[in-house]
This record gives sequence, C-alpha cells and structure tokens, in this order.
Amino acid sequence: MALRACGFIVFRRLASCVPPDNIEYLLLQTSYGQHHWTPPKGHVDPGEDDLTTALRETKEEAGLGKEQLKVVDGFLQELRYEVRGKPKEVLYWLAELRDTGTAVTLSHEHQDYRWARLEEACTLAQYKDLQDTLRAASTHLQNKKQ
Ligand SMILES: Nc1nc2c(ncn2[C@@H]2O[C@H](COP(=O)(O)OP(=O)(O)OP(=O)(O)OP(=O)(O)OC[C@H]3O[C@@H](n4cnc5c(=O)[nH]c(N)nc54)[C@H](O)[C@@H]3O)[C@@H](O)[C@H]2O)c(=O)[nH]1
Repeated sequence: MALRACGFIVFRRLASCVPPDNIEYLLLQTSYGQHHWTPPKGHVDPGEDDLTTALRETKEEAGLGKEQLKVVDGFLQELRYEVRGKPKEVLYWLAELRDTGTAVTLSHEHQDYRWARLEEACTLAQYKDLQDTLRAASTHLQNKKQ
C-alpha cells in the first residue's frame, strides 16, 4: 500500500501589491535529508481522515491552526511519487492565512521557511509535480476572482 501524506498549500495576500504578485506561498525546508522544500504536510495516522491530517500537520509544522486559515473551495491536488522504492501519495488542499502578520513557528522537522511568490516558490519546490501543483493553485485563485 502507498504511503499517504496530506497537507496545505498555505498562501497569504499582501495588501501592498497587485494580483497575482500579491500572493505568497509558504514553503518549509526540512532539517534532515536533502533539506528539500515543501508545503506543510505529513503522514496520515491510522484511522485519521485526510483533512484532519492536513490540519494537524500544518499546526505541528508551521504553528498555523484551523482558526487562522480559510480553506479555499474546489481545490485538491494529488501527487504520486516514490520514496525509497515505495509509492507515496500526497494530497494538498489550499488555504489562505487570514491575518498576513501571523507568525510561522517551525518544529524540529524544519530548519527554515519562506513566504515566496509563485516563481520563487517553484524554484524552491524543485519537483515538477509540486511546481505544477503550485501553478494550479495560482490559476485556481486567479479564476476564482473573475
Ligand atoms: N533523518 C531523516 N529523517 C527522515 C528522512 N526522511 C523522513 N524522515 C523522518 O520522517 C519524518 C517526516 O514525517 P512526516 O512529517 O509525517 O512526513 P512527510 O512530510 O511526508 O515527510 P518526508 O520527509 O518523509 O517526506 P517527503 O517530503 O515526501 O520526502 C521524501 C522524499 O521525497 C522527495 N519529495 C518530497 N516532496 C516531493 C514532491 O512534491 N514531489 C516529488 N516528486 N518528490 C518529492 C524528497 O526529495 C524526499 O527525498 C521526519 O520527522 C523525519 O523524522 C531522512 O531522509 N532523514
């Protein structure tokens, strides 16, 4: 069976810039392994439902709880890749940070974080599937406004 993880693409809107440059995405850098960057996410615990995992991991890894997030309707992306020879599925929902000034608090699993505009976020993300997911989130947010 595939490993399963769930998380949130968290974004914030800056009042000082015009769309789409007003949107920044949150990426966290692992403190282990290759120090790769991803949105907050993590493994589903036995018996836990996917959205609960996404909320729990976002709280544990970034210190952002559900009261600080506004989940965006109609966005859910599934990534599939291999980790150490085993298939892994990752589900990402999309959520806006309600108060752009809210501080991010990292756990021991991460050593750094960045609020990045789309192109910088894609450079940090480095995996094509994650880059495509970030671009899909950006497109979804632009289409929603029309
Ligand atoms: N010391 C140590 N400890 C580790 C290591 N590894 C794990 N731990 C422990 O596990 C706990 C984490 O538990 P959770 O937080 O619950 O789970 P996740 O958030 O799911 O975390 P993971 O890091 O397991 O999973 P991924 O991010 O998926 O990275 C796995 C591999 O996939 C590549 N990869 C990543 N993202 C993408 C993508 O979007 N697209 C594609 N194509 N590939 C991608 C990436 O290059 C990487 O090589 C930590 O506390 C550690 O104790 C490790 O190497 N050394």
